[in-house]
Amino acid sequence: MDAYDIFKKLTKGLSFSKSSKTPKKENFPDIKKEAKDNDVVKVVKKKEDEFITLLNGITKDDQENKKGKKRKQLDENQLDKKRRLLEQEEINRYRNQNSISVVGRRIPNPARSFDDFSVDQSIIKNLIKCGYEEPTPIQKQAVPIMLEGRQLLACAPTGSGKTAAFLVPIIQQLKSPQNSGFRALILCPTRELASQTQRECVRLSEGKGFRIHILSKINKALNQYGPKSNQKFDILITTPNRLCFLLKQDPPAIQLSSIQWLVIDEADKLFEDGSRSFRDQLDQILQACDNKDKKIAMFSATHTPVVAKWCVHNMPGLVRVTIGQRNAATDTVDQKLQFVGSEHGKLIALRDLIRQGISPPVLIFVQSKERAQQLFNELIYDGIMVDAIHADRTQTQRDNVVKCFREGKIWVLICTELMARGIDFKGVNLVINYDFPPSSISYVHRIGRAGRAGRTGQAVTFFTQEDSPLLRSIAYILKESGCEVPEYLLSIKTKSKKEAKKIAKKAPAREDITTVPIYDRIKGGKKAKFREIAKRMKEAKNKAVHKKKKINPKKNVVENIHRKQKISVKKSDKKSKQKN
Ligand SMILES: Nc1ncnc2c1ncn2[C@@H]1O[C@H](COP(=O)(O)OP(=O)(O)OP(=O)(O)O)[C@@H](O)[C@H]1O
Repeated sequence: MDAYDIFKKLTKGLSFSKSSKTPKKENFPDIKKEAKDNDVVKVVKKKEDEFITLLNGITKDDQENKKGKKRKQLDENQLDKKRRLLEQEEINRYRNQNSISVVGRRIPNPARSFDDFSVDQSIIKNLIKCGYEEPTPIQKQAVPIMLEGRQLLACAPTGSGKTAAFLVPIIQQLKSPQNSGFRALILCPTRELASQTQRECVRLSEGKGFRIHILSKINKALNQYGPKSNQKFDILITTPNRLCFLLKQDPPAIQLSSIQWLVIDEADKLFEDGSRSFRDQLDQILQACDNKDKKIAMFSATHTPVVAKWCVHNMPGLVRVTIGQRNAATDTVDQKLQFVGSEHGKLIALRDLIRQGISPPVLIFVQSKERAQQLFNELIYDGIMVDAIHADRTQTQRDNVVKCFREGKIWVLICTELMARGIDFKGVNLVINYDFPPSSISYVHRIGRAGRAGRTGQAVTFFTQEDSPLLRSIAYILKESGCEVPEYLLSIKTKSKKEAKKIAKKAPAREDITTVPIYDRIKGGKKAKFREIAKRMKEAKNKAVHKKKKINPKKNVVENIHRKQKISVKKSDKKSKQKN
């Protein structure tokens, strides 16, 4: 059937006016010849396999050809879809194998080796020179994401190589040195961590010639980075405090308008509430980084909802990456909780542990700088190569202690929360929590100083009755890491969030760490000493009575007076009964 026949069929029974001539067969074009592949065809199905072509006159044969092509294309599309699904499945499987979970749109695939990183060969050479054989899970996923210029919130266990995960893409993207001021800013909570990150940055960018600065001497910094300086800097690594000091000068003593990448390491620490909070400084820094195209990346081993909420609201196109379980302790550390009875029991337990044999280097965490000094004064006479690091020591002293510990000149380092985050001492075998950590997050970071980069380690945490409010949450961390925990620790009544926050903010009052008898510790003559001892005994007695009767000395004065009166009435009753 050709086009003329079709026309005849369609116009059957119709009469045409005079002006309109009945078309003749020869007037119809030879559509078999003229039909092109891409002609528009409207098809009406007549029988099972017979079609009538209405426009541009395409024959059934052509139609079948087209149908074949279409089917082929459909098949190809389906194959393509299947292929993509399989690829995605494979990527998901690979992510699962590496405990990588991701949230976000169009997330770049994880790299499988350093060669998969789209970075310069010189960077890969530097990674290999550092002794790294393959990327760690966080590096596999975070590097491709940052290389695509996506903003990132990353959470990965302690010692899992987060530093290189953010340094590699930054080094790649800055390409070469420029004289336009700092283009990347890395914020760390402590100066020790900033120096460590600077060292890693220097190692990984070897051959690039970047000017990597750390804010150390503030007076020097005031003149070095101002608007009149030559702006020959590339990467700045610092604590927020020092940077804000420069920003507060009039005019600001540092320019951050060229910043392309802002990395916040230990993000949850910098977002913490409280007197030592960095939140205000962070806001000030973010304001100074006024380049519209700047990207932000946040890294930490622990995750808090405050950070996540901030990221969702302030970082468009955000990708979230978590390695393993959130807020879990690294599984390479064998953890133990040890009941020591009393403050004095801690010292006995520590000496016992040392007597049984420990393999240095060892870190001991205490809750305050005073206690760090007290414990140091005790251990120094035990013939141990020991030192202490805390905020009361000068910067030079702190740098020296860290250097000596790294070089193996100090075997046991007593420290405060200052060293809990980020510090990477190679081969720390044992972490002792002499004082119970103020929160489960602090616990995860403290014990994470051991068992880094796939090595194994141990952590022992002493506890007394006073530490019971946080015991359960930490016992659960141990359980989840597969460590043995006595059942009774898991069944302790939980504290409310409010109470837990209160504990985290204010460490419990503890007896001094000392074996010196109280009499010898008090300065002054005999009388002064006895007076002081009597005072302390009275205080201790009062404390015991308050505990027994659950009297809160500050809360309700009137109620307390009534209770005290009741107690004294009972006492006088007893006395009179005894007399009778
Ligand atoms: N791909 C790798 N292969 C082997 N070791 C690595 C690799 N990447 C980093 N490391 C090493 O792992 C150790 C821990 O790295 P890093 O300090 O970056 O950990 P982190 O995840 O930042 O830990 P934290 O949460 O405690 O700050 C370092 O000694 C580092 O040199």
